[in-house]
Amino acid sequence: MSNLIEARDITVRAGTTPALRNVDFYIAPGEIVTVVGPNGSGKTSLLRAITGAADITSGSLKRRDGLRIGYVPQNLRIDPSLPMTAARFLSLPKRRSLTDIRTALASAGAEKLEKRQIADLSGGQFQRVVLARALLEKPDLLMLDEPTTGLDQPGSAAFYRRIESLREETNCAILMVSHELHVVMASSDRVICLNGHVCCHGTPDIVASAPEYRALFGSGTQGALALYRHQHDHSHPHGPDCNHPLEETDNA
Ligand SMILES: Nc1ncnc2c1ncn2[C@@H]1O[C@H](COP(=O)(O)OP(=O)(O)OP(=O)(O)O)[C@@H](O)[C@H]1O
Repeated sequence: MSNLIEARDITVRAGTTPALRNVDFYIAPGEIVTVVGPNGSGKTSLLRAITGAADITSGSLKRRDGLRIGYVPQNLRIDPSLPMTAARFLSLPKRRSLTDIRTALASAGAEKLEKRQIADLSGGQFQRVVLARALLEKPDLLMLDEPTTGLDQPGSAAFYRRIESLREETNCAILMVSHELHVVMASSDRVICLNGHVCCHGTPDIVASAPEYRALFGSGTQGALALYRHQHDHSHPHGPDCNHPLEETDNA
């Protein structure tokens, strides 16, 4: 199989109820795919289904043989009373060589943080260390769940630039959840909008210019707010339904 991940008609369970239904999804080597959608729409559940942490109750999800995944989870928190350097954090739970640790920290732009205490790092510095931890796996697929939450605008922009250069350097595919639509539109190859199912998908150009998308999410950065506010119930009295893919594509 040439794709890294191929999901066909999957239902994903979170707790006792389905968080996602009838999802077709793929990710090809080296592409940047962003998942958008309102709170509770199943974005994290999709990422967890891919790592195997969430139950898939119907349909099929295939991973390419030997696929290596690096995962930057949402809101990872470390007990601040725990003394731990960045290097030590990278060596848990699996012991790593200092060479590997340094290479990963350098790739994440965190080379100067090796000996710093985790509890003393700023939000942006900590995110780079968490990114370095994900890079230790030398991933074919790097997944990031709202990685810039809590970062200011320049910090967030710098983080996404780093992600783009990582893709260029290593050609790993990137799957990320983001609410920052201006970033999504600028740097993604494809965008997938979830709302308990695949609400719409396509290249950023197609999605951004689609009347369905504009009617739902607005245009420009205001769309990010609209995403949060959008209550999807499959009837859109003020706009078209977004229950259909925006492009007739090859979901293979
Ligand atoms: N452990 C759980 N037990 C029960 N329900 C859960 C659990 N985890 C998630 N859910 C529910 O599954 C649905 C999807 O959650 P998920 O975290 O995937 O959404 P999300 O799009 O990532 O949300 P957010 O933008 O708020 O991070 C939500 O309704 C959520 O309440």
